[in-house]
Amino acid sequence: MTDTIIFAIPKGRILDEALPLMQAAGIEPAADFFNDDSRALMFATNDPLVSIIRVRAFDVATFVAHGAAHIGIVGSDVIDEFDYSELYAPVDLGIGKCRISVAVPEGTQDRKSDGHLRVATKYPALTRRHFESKGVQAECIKLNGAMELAPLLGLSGRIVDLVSTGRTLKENGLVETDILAQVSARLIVNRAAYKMTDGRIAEMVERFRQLAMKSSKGAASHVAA
Ligand SMILES: Nc1ncnc2c1ncn2[C@@H]1O[C@H](COP(=O)(O)OP(=O)(O)OP(=O)(O)O)[C@@H](O)[C@H]1O
Ligand SMILES: O=P(O)(O)OC[C@H]1O[C@H](OP(=O)(O)OP(=O)(O)O)[C@H](O)[C@@H]1O
Repeated sequence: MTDTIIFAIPKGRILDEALPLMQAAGIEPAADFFNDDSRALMFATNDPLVSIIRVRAFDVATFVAHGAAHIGIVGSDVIDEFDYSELYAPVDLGIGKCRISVAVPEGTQDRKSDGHLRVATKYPALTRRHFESKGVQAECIKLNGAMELAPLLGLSGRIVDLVSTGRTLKENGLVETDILAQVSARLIVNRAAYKMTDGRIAEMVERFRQLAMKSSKGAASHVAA
């Protein structure tokens, strides 16, 4: 039986929305988690049997898929890109909402392709799958950020990237031509760990499920009002 549950959370923009959810689920990081001067990467919590690791978004999925962490929070964009069979994503947390889209320079959206495209992206697997489903071969150039620069500087004709408000595309002269998927953050669990922790992970998942249900009902009543 696994004693300490390792909970992986991403460093980036999901963190601010994830922390209140974790606190509502009864997981409070120790004070050094909030100390910007600290170089620690693993943190205790109010529960002596739960520790937190703070890693890059893509690495949350890798740690959990390999069982090095047992549970985590990550965007569905990352889950879809890796497609790890060991990952179980039982709860849509309703945070980190955006979409993953194709974008091209303004004015080129009607240009026909000759069946071969060059695409700059952080998501090569998702991108290849998307274009293959349309019978188009996509040559992917992997970037880790600032994808919007690629068409501007002639690195690629198009990009596949996350879009939320659309401001980044607009300010870099790009327009969205296709949506690959809607994205939100999910609770992810390692399938083997789920069974090995004496029901403690299942219980944790249930707490997050209840919170997600409550907040989606809240959002629905807000819209209805
Ligand atoms: N504009 C956005 N609006 C809402 N959610 C977003 C947006 N951009 C990214 N996300 C979500 O947040 C996750 C982490 O994105 P973020 O931009 O913080 O990471 P990053 O800085 O690109 O990651 P890293 O530096 O670890 O490579 C994404 O995987 C996605 O699920
Ligand atoms: O539609 P918007 O609201 O403008 O959001 C989209 C931007 O947000 C993300 O980048 P992020 O700010 O995380 O920086 P990154 O390029 O370093 O990933 C994404 O990669 C886009 O660039």
